[in-house]
Amino acid sequence: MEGAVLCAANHAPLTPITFLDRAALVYPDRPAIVASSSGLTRTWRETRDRCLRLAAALAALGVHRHHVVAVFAQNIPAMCELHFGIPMAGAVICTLNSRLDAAMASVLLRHSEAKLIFVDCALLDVAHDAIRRISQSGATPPVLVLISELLDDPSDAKLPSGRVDYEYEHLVGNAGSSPEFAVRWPADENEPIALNYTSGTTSRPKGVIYSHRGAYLNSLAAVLLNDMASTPVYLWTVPMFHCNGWCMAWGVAAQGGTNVCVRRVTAATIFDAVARHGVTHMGGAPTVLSMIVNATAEEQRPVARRVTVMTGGAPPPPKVLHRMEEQGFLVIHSYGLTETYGPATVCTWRPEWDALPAEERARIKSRQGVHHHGLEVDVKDPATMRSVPRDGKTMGEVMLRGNTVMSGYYKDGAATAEALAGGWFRSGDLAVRHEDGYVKVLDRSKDIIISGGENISTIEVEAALFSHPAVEEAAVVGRPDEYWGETPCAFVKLRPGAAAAAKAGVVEEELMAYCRARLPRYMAPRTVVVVEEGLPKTATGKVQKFELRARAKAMGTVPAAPAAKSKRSKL
Ligand SMILES: Nc1ncnc2c1ncn2[C@@H]1O[C@H](COP(=O)(O)OP(=O)(O)OP(=O)(O)O)[C@@H](O)[C@H]1O
Repeated sequence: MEGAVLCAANHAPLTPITFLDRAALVYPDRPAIVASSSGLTRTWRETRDRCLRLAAALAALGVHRHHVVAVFAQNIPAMCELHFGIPMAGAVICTLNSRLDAAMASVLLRHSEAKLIFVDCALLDVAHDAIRRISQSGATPPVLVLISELLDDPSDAKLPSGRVDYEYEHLVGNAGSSPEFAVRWPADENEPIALNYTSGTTSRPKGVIYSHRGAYLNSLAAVLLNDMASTPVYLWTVPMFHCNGWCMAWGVAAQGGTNVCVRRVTAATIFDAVARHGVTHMGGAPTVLSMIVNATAEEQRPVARRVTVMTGGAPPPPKVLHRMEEQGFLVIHSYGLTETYGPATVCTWRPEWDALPAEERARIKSRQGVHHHGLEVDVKDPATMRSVPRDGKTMGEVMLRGNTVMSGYYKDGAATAEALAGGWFRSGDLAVRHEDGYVKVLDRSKDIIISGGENISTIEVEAALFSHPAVEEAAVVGRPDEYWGETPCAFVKLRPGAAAAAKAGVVEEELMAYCRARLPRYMAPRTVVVVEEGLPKTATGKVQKFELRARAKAMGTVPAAPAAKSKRSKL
């Protein structure tokens, strides 16, 4: 339009680094970071100073714009600082899953070509092993910076035995590094800020590139989704390595909040931190919610004010949502992927649902919902790219497009082109759309069971199992079946009391009968396996269904049952 100009006065690249400057200006003396176990506290003024010194130290070590700098750490205070310090040096932060073994860590470090790695003292042995593997392969290993944060249990502490190039506190406190460092702002908001590897639930982890712009937009969206007013107290129960803590590693600064860091996520540490630090918000996969609802009387502490908990990463069973509400927590349900900077949709609550019975409210909340600001969601037939009707029945693939979809997979143009083909990002999740426009995910396309031509949503079978009072964990996969092709096979962990009372053979039959009474007959598991040790999970709390599928397959084919044959015909 005539008269409109684009210049420095009205346009600057969007970047979440700006949140830090503002927090330090508005809330200089408020706590920015608290280590729950040791009580160590740093204000926003100190945090900004330390991040500037860190950026100066990285620049002095030869880190340039767009170099990848890896971080291998649990949710410790340094993690919060590194989310600002690394991008302030113009570099790209790559947070590695803290549960990686040395073999996978070395693969990802080589793939990312990280110049430098910050290592939590609790993970030093794994990092050393990974670096040894990189050296043996002939590649140049990254420079290692040790973070000697206090451990929850000081007896875990040991002196570093292998090579350590620098100490974190030395870099941050070095007289040579300066809080006057000139931040290397991105010249273009589409420059990379982070490289995040996917959880590796279905395949090898893929390296997802985030831009400054996308990170800025999704951090603010996450603040809105979490219903965060200014100065929230955020408990770190989402791993910060997972999508930069669903973008809250930057988002908390946007509201001048306090980051409460805990190394271990258990019911006891959660209740303790909530009581001691006045936590207002936290997040977590449904496994974290299960920890809370299954907490013993000794682990629980009174919750003085209502805590808002964002859940996502895996489908939350309605029963667990219902129990969280009974315990006084407010749960917000969000869905997303590493490729969408974490949260992409939210089950936005409508006031008219408040009056519904509690179980109905939980069922509504277990839906993945609608897109948040920044992108668009649809459920489409992947072959025709047509939207499915809003009938709650027709299944399609969840697809997303907009400003908070990844820039691409690092060094994998073919996979990027495939994922973004047709102008939409294909999630690989199957869903229906309800009349009100809300999306309900039924399964990952790799997990859905096809039994006698019928699609069975494992999520729905799991929800039925979770509603049984004896069940603590449940996961359903397909098991080869002589007649139906495959039938649902449930792996369950029983609650401690129920496990002690359960009789082998009887409890399995009871659970099958329970599901048959609540689900269409073909959806009820034909095999139930009680596992004592719990289900295998990724570090982000997702059940590793590929492992359970292998176990189900190893159990052999379910023989044809004449009764089943007569009850329904094969399509
Ligand atoms: N609220 C939710 N309800 C149901 N499923 C969810 C929800 N949030 C996330 N998910 C699942 O998590 C997936 C995204 O997970 P993430 O990006 O962490 O890596 P991954 O897909 O588990 O690993 P990989 O891509 O390496 O197999 C989604 O595609 C979806 O299947």
